[in-house]
Amino acid sequence: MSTLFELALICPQEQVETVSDALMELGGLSVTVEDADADSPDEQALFGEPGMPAPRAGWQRSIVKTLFEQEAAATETLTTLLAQPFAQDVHVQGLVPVDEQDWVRLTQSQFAPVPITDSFWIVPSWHEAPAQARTVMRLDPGLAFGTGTHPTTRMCLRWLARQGDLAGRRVLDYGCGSGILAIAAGLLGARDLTGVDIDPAAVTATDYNAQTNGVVVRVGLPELAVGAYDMVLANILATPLKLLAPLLCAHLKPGAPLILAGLLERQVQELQATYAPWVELHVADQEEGWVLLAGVR
Ligand SMILES: C[S@@+](CC[C@H](N)C(=O)[O-])C[C@H]1O[C@@H](n2cnc3c(N)ncnc32)[C@H](O)[C@@H]1O
Repeated sequence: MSTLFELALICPQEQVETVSDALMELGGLSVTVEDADADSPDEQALFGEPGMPAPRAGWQRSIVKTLFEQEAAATETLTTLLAQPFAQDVHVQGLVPVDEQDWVRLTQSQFAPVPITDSFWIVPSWHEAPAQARTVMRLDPGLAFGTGTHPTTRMCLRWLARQGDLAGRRVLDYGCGSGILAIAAGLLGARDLTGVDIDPAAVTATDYNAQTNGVVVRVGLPELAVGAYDMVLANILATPLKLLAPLLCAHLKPGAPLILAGLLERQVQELQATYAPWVELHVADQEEGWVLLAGVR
């Protein structure tokens, strides 16, 4: 088992991004940022919309932790970093050896199986599937959004699970991220699946995740979506969803459901009004301030 070295620095919010970038450029293997005031009266929450970065790069005072292969590399990096003008208010918290395996285990332990229903679970590859799971999606955290832990994704998955057998359905997942919604539709019986995204990393991730789950998804950039579908799911954000309204509705067969997620309670009326010429959207689910809208063409 090899040993890594973890350098922990206390850093003010304004410098977190610059310091993190510098640490990676100077040879760090990975950088994580934690709240230096976590579990204290000074703790502050950071919230970002799905698929978007948090509004700030760090907390009021952050602990920036960087892993190095060698202790000498860590001390050399530290000396160079502290000599930079932007690092004036950066303080060293510690430099400690960590077992590589412990570190991997710690990271993995943060991603446990996620229940969508009693029998439908999202399970990371390093976990056994729970005994009650009848439908299991194998999915590891990666570069693209969608591991089943965000309320918007969970609500879409629950909605899919409520539809029963999707055999014979042609499904479009618009803004597919990790491909989680298209793959779920496939595991629930649909056989003609298309996933599209503007982010090439999402296209790669969807392709990989679909293969891992033995599901065939046609995946690519948005122009890959052609014709009419029996079901269209789009978990994006309110603003792109408004712009996409005519396009998404044009992909619906008569009588086909449209499922929209990624919007907050206060955005519901605006979205309903935008889609009104094509689809009467109703609130199908809500979780932690996020709303799922559904309607039939
Ligand atoms: C919140 S993630 C949803 C991922 C996944 N479908 C889920 O439910 O977890 C939104 C995805 O939409 C993609 N996206 C954003 N704007 C888009 C657009 N105009 N057209 C297609 N995809 C878009 C983003 O790149 C991102 O992967």
